[in-house]
Amino acid sequence: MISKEAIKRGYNRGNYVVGAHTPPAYAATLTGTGGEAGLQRDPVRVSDAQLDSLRHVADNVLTATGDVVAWTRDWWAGSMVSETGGKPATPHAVIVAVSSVEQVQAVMRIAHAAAIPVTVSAGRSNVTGAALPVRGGIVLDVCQLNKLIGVDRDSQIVDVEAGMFGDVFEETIQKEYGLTMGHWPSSFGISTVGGWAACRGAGQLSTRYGKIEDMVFGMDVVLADGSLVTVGGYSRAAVGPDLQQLFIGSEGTLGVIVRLRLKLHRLPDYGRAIAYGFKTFAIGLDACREIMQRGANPAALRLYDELESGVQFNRPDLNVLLVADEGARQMVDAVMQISEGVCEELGEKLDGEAIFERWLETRYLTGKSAEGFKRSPGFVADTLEMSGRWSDLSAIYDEVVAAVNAVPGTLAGSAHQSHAYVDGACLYFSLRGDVAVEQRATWYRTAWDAANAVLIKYNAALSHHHGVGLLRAPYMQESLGGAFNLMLAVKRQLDPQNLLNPGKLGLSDQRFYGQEDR
Ligand SMILES: Cc1cc2nc3c(=O)[nH]c(=O)nc-3n(C[C@H](O)[C@H](O)[C@H](O)COP(=O)(O)OP(=O)(O)OC[C@H]3O[C@@H](n4cnc5c(N)ncnc54)[C@H](O)[C@@H]3O)c2cc1C
Repeated sequence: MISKEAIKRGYNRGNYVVGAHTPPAYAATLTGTGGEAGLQRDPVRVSDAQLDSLRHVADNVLTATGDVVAWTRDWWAGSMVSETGGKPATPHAVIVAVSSVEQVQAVMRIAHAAAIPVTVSAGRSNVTGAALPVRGGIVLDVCQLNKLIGVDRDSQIVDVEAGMFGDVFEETIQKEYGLTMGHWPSSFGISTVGGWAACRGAGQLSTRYGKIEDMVFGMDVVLADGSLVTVGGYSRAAVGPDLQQLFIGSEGTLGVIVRLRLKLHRLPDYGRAIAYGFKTFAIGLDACREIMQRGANPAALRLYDELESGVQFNRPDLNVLLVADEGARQMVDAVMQISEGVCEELGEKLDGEAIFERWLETRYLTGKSAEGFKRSPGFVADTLEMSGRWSDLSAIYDEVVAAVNAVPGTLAGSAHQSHAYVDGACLYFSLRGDVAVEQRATWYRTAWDAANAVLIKYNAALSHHHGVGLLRAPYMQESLGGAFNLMLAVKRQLDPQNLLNPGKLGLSDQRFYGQEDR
């Protein structure tokens, strides 16, 4: 029912590009593509001879600066600050568009032979700078690698190419097969299935259907040398470590995901929702924990702090919790009964239908975190999603909001709890600042530094589902500690020339790991 509504109501009220990148709103106000690069260092140039080879194997190769600026634009606030400050983020690269697995392999072989960096690019809806070609070279656009190969109806597994956009994918499997994947990121219309896996994403109904790492059955991946490997492909296996998980969240640094086998569910007709209000965010968190630990797993369990409850539901006096579920009637009713039992003990019953309806209507509008704030040239808005243990979450909420609010220029920090587990949950913070235009980058980094210092103190995960990209790169080593060296070792083994998306996940952007040239 909730899954059906997503397709019925459409993404961002239909205001987006279907089947290709949708630019963020600020792009419409940009004039010209000149100016020095804001987020590139010593970009690697692709020679005329190499371009000829690429044209020979690819569908399309774009080299004009204007095209490269437009085709590398993403949804990261850091890119927005650079671009609206007169510096295009990454103007030096070539865009290579492909539509088959063989073409991906051919491009990788050319890149491998000539040591050209390759950054995979799909929906470019990432909010971390993950798909920016910071060392130039090739931007490998996989958006036309987008066929639905088929569905194994008995096993409820779909075989799909990586570049298919989420809205087209869900609409097809809902309408043609009566199934859903249940993966509903707030960006589902502007992101691809391969991008979901590459960024280790999570959708709004993850408590019922799982996160992307639970949904991938198997994958085909092209490695840095152009070879093709298949990983996964079993309901479960005890044949050594799960190599598929290596690529889920690798953000294009270990290989190009070209095809995915994804698990599906029967499309539910039945759904229910309830809503309660709590005097404090901490009490609301207790209610979420209790619901999960009593064994209920409602598809959506979302708790908004007072500021967000005011903006979203016109209840600035309360911390509003929405509990919504879909599926078999007996199962949903049992989940609702458990949830109601918990909430009656701790909070005040609200008009669940009205709150549910407001959420259904607004959940796929882009730029929601900035709602309710007056825009000015110095306004910056961003979101930070993390996860921590229940025992720490209330303190993390207080300390992150306080740390961000203490940064000069901050308008407000706020949060909602968006994904819950038996052991902990994701808090999704919104940060908004308004400073002098030339101070935006400083405010932005200072606010992120302040928030991340709290997360590292509590050994919380720096990101729950948006990933790392450039945004979180500076904090990765400190956050992962000794485990960071493991990641480094895997990267060096799989990609010894550092071709694949250099400079992301906190990994080096240097060519050949230390030598700038050979
Ligand atoms: C308004 C908005 C709401 C959002 N809400 C959510 C949300 O609810 N949940 C969530 O998880 N995310 C969310 N995001 C973040 C973003 O949509 C996801 O990270 C998404 O999975 C990125 O997919 P994409 O196709 O746009 O990838 P891109 O942005 O093009 O690429 C992202 C990264 O993945 C790599 N990559 C992409 N495709 C491949 C591939 N085939 N093989 C290897 N590497 C690849 C790129 O190199 C890059 O490093 C949101 C973003 C926006 C703008």
